[in-house]
Amino acid sequence: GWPGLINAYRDRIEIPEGAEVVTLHEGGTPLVHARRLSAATGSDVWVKVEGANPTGSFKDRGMTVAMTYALASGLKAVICASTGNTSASAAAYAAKAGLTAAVLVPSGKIAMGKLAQAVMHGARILQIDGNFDDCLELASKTAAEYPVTLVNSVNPVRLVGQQTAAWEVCDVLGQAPDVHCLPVGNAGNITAYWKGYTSYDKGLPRMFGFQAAGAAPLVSGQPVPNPETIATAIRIGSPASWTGAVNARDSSGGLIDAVTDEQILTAYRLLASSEGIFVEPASAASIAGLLKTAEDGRLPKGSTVVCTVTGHGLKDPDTALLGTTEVEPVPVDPGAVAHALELA
Ligand SMILES: Cc1ncc(COP(=O)(O)O)c(/C=C/C(=O)C(=O)O)c1O
Repeated sequence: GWPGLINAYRDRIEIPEGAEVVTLHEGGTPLVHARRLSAATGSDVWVKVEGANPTGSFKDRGMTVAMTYALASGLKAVICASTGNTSASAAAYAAKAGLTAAVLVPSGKIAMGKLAQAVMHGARILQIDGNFDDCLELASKTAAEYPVTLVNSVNPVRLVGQQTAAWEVCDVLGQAPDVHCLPVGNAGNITAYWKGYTSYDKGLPRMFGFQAAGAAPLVSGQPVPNPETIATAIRIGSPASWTGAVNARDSSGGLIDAVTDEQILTAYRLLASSEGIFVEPASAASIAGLLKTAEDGRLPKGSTVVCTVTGHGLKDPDTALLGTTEVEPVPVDPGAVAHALELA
């Protein structure tokens, strides 16, 4: 079966001499053709489903490498700041490695599924009285002063792992797509994809990154002090990989634009109901951006497009159930069922 990323790309991913590989067999995720999105946009649209990773997000790609290095370093603990998915992944991979994970999350702004993961994997969870950016600064300072390894994407080995998604896209399509859409928060992933495409010899896409309108420092050109969006995973005002994102955008002749929460929720629902792919809201920014740029002509007709959707919808059940109402139970009677389903 699929051996996980380090073993699948042994000749391309460097790990410490003799290091034990820490893996949950991440990677090798589906690249699903999206028939309805293709018709709606006049392009050939493929969806890279990163929710299929072991902890339900793309973070596992970087965490297998970061945790392999952490274990080899001899330190017994790792630390990260997170809007939720990095902490879920760090908790799982630390458990696998037998290390202790400390995770700093912004108070009150973490999706339930992600918190459940960190709890169950036994992480030490600190809710910080601040936002993600405060958490990241705190984690970085703590790792600088105490014997714990920082496993946020400011740690370059995270991006070494994350670049593998671009290689998988090229391996399946046979070449790079014309355009690659993805959500952008702390901007590690857009940086890693560009690193992946430029280190492979299968061509280069234009990188189309999308931020939530209330958390779009890379669009306004300056940090956002109080970022706000329903897409809590990308509720980030000061991206750690700012220069990497700008380089990916400019070197690829791509763009980084903003999509509103309304556009994100519309895309979130459309993807699930018309393509069968359930993602968390931040991931749908990629699809919202696809629709926006197809509509305004920035996405050329007939393009081959890959949209990365970064986290499984089960991460955030509360948002999925927004607006649904309690309904009366139906009697145990086929006629009642037929009536309720408007079959009769
Ligand atoms: C579902 C989902 N989609 C997109 C992003 C943005 O990726 P980057 O632009 O590389 O940050 C995140 C990021 C999450 C964290 O930053 C964290 O978990 O701390 C995410 O969880």
